[in-house]
Amino acid sequence: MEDNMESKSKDLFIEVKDLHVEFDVRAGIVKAVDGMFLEIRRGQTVGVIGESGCGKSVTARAIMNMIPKPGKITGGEILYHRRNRETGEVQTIDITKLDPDGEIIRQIRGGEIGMIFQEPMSSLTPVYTAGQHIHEAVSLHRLIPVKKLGDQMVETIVAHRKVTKEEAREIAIEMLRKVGIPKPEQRVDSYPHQLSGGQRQRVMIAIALSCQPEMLIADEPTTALDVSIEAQILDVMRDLQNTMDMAIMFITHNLGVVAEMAEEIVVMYMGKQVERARVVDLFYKPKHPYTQALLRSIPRIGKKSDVRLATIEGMVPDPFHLPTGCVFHPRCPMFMPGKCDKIEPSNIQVDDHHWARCLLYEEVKV
Ligand SMILES: Nc1ncnc2c1ncn2[C@@H]1O[C@H](COP(=O)(O)OP(=O)(O)OP(=O)(O)O)[C@@H](O)[C@H]1O
Repeated sequence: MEDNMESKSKDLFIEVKDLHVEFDVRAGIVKAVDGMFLEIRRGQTVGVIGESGCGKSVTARAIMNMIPKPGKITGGEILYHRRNRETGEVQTIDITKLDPDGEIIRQIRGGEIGMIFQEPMSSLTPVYTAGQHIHEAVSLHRLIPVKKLGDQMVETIVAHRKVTKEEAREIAIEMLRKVGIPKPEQRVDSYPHQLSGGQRQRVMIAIALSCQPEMLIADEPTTALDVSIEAQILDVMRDLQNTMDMAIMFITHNLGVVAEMAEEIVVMYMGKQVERARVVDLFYKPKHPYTQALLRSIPRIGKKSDVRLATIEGMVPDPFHLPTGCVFHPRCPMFMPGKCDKIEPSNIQVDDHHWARCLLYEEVKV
């Protein structure tokens, strides 16, 4: 794993800095992302794990500047170090400042930053409006029901790569084959409803990858697929990563997959990064009591490909009444009264390339 890290370029690609995203719902304000930090470098895979509802998907969508209403980014920065493909020059853009419907973010989505979400059914949502280019709808992870797959794929590929329509069709067929669609030369001319949900999911993966994005956001991309197809798709991602130096943000509940794919893992809890470390350090020397609890019931990481996150004791706090101090303190086996319920921990470097947000590692005056 470390050798891999050495051989790749280490240029920063995305830096999420103190990101805040809120949903203003009838019952109050949900702080879905509450001071999140995340760094992803070119060629690197960062795994993001944490219980359901901790803000993984919302962070991913913020990077695409695609927060659904009634949500909005209320603070922080998402710095995208955009490299000009011709000149190699790097320009830094704060994605949070871009118009979500503007030209720049539309170029970035799909072409420079691709994404795959685990929502096979949403791929048929007819949100496509006349006047919107097919590739924009497809880049937003929606297939258009009334258009042949091949046409949708070709338009999307041509919009993001310098190839002819004929070449794009070849790329589409080849990528459909790689993600395990049988008879891709024929399937390319079918309509989305003629495919199963799992096949549509694979088509979305094929589209995202055939645009050769510089970063791929994969949000539980293979959960609904069977294990052999999953392995095949993970191989395609790794191949592209090696040839294109693609960065990957890999969100998953499957620790076997994350151990296999990622070099570094970020653990989220209640909208924050609570621990960040290299995979081996995180699995064998977890520092945060939350990570320790998550991993406790897992016998051996990396042995089985379907090792899921454990459920841990206690309830995730009510988002409208967050605990004071460390948000994990009501569930924490290491709870220090008078300290953890009063003081909010900072992100502390606890070891070489290892950070934890926990008062066990912080000298604070009570
Ligand atoms: N459209 C929305 N409206 C209101 N609240 C939302 C919306 N989308 C997300 N949230 C809230 O934001 C928080 C973070 O959700 P998010 O989907 O990022 O979690 P997650 O870690 O990706 O969970 P999972 O592992 O289940 O996908 C949750 O409390 C969720 O209820």
